[in-house]
Amino acid sequence: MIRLKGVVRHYGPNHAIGPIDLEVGPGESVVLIGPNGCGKSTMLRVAAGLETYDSGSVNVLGGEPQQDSPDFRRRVFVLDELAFFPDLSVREHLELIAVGHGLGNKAARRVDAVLARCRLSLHGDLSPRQLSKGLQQLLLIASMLVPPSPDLMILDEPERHLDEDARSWLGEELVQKKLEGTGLLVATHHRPLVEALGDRVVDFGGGGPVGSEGAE
Ligand SMILES: Nc1ncnc2c1ncn2[C@@H]1O[C@H](COP(=O)(O)OP(=O)(O)OP(=O)(O)O)[C@@H](O)[C@H]1O
Repeated sequence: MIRLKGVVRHYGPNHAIGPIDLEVGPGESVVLIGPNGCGKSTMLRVAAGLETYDSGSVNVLGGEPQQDSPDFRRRVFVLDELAFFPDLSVREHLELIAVGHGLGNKAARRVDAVLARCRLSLHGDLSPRQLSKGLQQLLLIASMLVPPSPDLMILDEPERHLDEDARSWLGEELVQKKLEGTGLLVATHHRPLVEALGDRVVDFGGGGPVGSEGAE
């Protein structure tokens, strides 16, 4: 699903990542760990097609990642920063996603179920900007859970701002996605999530994995 070979990214004169080789298959997870600034987010953004790279090759679902392709965006869920429409409520955002993924008249029921699972039922009528940071993160996770399972999920610190209960629930949700065949590429600082997910753990500490997938 994802195959990176010899990928290198610089910002101006500064080396950010690589060279990196990495593969994620269906139902597999690869977890990126390492200290702040070691290149995890850059790696994810390159794999998602949100960032260019200087050398090497990036193949996602059979070709270069294509953020301008609706089909690619439907098949590859990318969890990054929250972006929202100021005039739409939490519920309306999720309904938009549900309808966009073809759920039609099942959209409202699906959104209700996900709001409940993400502990957002009492916040459905608020604007996302009125949510706490943790609840905003739960809205991002809700937007991941509303559509049918994608082929691939690329998640940058999905545990960010969540309390312990929500983190542990998130781990269970992600394991479930794997069981449904979704490939996961995840950067995290949360050790229990590494343990819950870690088919393969790539440690970016010390400059990142050079030409390998790092330690198991
Ligand atoms: N847009 C940018 N312009 C210049 N340098 C950048 C840019 N984005 C990231 N960098 C640099 O690239 C390096 C890797 O950053 P990156 O955000 O990938 O790290 P990270 O491992 O995700 O860190 P964290 O754990 O803090 O999220 C850092 O030195 C960072 O300052």
